[in-house]
Amino acid sequence: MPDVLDLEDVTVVRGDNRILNDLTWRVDGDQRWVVLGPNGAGKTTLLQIAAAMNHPSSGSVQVLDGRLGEVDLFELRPRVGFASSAMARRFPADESVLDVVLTAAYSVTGRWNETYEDIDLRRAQRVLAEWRLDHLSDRAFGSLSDGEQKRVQIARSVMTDPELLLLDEPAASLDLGAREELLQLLGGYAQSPEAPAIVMVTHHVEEIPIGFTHALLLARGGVVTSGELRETITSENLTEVFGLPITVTEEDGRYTARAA
Ligand SMILES: Nc1ncnc2c1ncn2[C@@H]1O[C@H](COP(=O)(O)OP(=O)(O)OP(=O)(O)O)[C@@H](O)[C@H]1O
Repeated sequence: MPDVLDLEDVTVVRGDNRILNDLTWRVDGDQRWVVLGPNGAGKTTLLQIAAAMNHPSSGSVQVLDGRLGEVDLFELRPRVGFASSAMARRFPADESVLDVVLTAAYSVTGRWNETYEDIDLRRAQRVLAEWRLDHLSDRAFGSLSDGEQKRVQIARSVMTDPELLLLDEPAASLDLGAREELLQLLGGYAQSPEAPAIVMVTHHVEEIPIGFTHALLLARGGVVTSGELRETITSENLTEVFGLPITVTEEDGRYTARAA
């Protein structure tokens, strides 16, 4: 499988802040990555670079077949699915769930006077059904529960059949039931051979869905370690990343962690 993401010596400096520092990372088309690290480690910044929403201060970034700085961003961006709560705040609260998903076809976050094709509508209806949202398609986005809103964000991000899917903390703030429902859906999606490469940022190993294959552990803007999930999500590595003794356990592909 060819690379879908290739970052070499990427540094991001904002003001006096060196947010990412000489970061090198490759993602292949058949991999599903989790990016884990403490608050302020640079996870969101990394995801924004991968989404071509931000440029590095130095280093080279290849997203799909385009190098940032050379590629036409308006052609590249619809090929990359992206979901985050910051993006969800841009959806008008009174927009219908169907329209929130449909507008992904034009990479806009509010319906105006774009013309949608029948194929867009059918796709939106298909992804709403796949993410168990079809019964909510006429509801206003702002009236949904947190768990429902998170599923709409993901449905929207896969609406264009992206070749790379980037999810920033998709399970944050969910109750146990909503989290498990989302992880079940995400796990099913991640295990499907048709799914794109996925990169998911999270704070908690409990939120790693089954089917994810690799992990990148980030601290202070640098890679602490990265590789196959089982070899990377270990007590030793998480102890180093979070700076306190942590015990990790794994059962049937799901992880838990606590202070040792
Ligand atoms: N535009 C900016 N100017 C200055 N500093 C910034 C800017 N954007 C982010 N930062 C800083 O860079 C660091 C990394 O931010 P980022 O949001 O990428 O981290 P994160 O790992 O996603 O954090 P969290 O887990 O808390 O969401 C933080 O200390 C943040 O304050």
